[in-house]
Amino acid sequence: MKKVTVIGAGSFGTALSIVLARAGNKVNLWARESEIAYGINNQHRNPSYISDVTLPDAVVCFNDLEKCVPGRDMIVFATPSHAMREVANTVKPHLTGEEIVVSVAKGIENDTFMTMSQVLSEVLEGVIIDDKIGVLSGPSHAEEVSKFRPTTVVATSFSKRTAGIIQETFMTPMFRIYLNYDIIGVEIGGAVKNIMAIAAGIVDGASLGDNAKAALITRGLHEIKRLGMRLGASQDTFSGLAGVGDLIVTCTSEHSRNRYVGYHIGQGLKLDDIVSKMNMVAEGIRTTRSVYDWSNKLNVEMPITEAVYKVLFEEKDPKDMLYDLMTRNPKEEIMI
Ligand SMILES: NC(=O)C1=CN([C@@H]2O[C@H](COP(=O)(O)OP(=O)(O)OC[C@H]3O[C@@H](n4cnc5c(N)ncnc54)[C@H](OP(=O)(O)O)[C@@H]3O)[C@@H](O)[C@H]2O)C=CC1
Ligand SMILES: O=C(CO)COP(=O)(O)O
Repeated sequence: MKKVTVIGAGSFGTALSIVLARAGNKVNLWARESEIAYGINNQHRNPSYISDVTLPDAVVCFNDLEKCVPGRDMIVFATPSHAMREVANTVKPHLTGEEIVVSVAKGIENDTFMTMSQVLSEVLEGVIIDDKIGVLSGPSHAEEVSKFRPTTVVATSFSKRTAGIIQETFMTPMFRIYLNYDIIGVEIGGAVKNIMAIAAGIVDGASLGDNAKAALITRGLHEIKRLGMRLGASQDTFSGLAGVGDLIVTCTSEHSRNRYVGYHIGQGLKLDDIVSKMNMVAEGIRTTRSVYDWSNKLNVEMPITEAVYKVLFEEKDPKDMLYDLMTRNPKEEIMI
């Protein structure tokens, strides 16, 4: 049994706190809103996220970091990637250096192009060594995880020991964890699939058909792999849960927020109008900006990312997106 604090009582932080409690750990959950802490502690429900789920007594929610971070074995960051730097900075003064720190966020920081473990490593330097940082990622929609639907993910870290401790701490019969030591590959897979899910949503929303969707997923995987391998990732990771596994679930699931954004764009709605009606984060929007800029800088060809970027940020008509992709120069299928 470990003492674990989950930072961020959104959909995934709430779902993971249920898993961690089910796995026998003592769980603190930090919410930035006091009403969420009140709802969880008094009604065993998160009033704002996955509110149809009952939380176990073993999850105690706080909105004061001082009360829930010191003296823990593991800190799990479940806030969105654009908030990771700010949140890690506020958590840092409460850490001793003994904790294992885990990111479950799927995104790439704008401007720095850092993955979340890299942001944690930079912000927590001097307190947490890199070997104590890890990542949990894979096909795992909060709505299903919280209801004990069978889910499999990977744990990764700079250190095999840390990855093993993460595996041990989260594992339950309905939440199975594999080890994978390719941290960059796991993080690129988790972040970039969100761009492909927006594209898949556009395909569905604009009724472009199942052939187009299959092509999109397949070529999307190729694109994720191309960026990942350029950054030193292992090709095999992209055939695994953090690669094709998460890509499939996010491009096809009714629960995916990124697919939802794409779907409504495909239906002709404007990005700002879609986002203003959502209470949850669709990481792929910001990640499209990061990856588009980054791929240009690295000279990595990412045509789907470029197409999504133009639809999201340059008001390109989504119906033209697939046409543009289809009419690119003829080429060989396998070119990394
Ligand atoms: N939902 C899912 O199925 C999965 C999500 N993930 C990843 O987990 C991460 C979190 O996603 P998810 O829980 O779904 O997101 P939600 O939108 O459901 O919740 C976001 C949470 O982060 C908090 N938050 C937002 N901005 C800040 C900030 N600046 N400072 C502090 N807290 C902040 C929100 O607080 P408040 O309520 O006060 O706004 C809320 O608790 C994302 O990177 C996502 O990609 C990974 C796997 C599955
Ligand atoms: O990463 C996820 C599932 O594995 C969640 O995807 P969405 O953010 O698109 O809902």
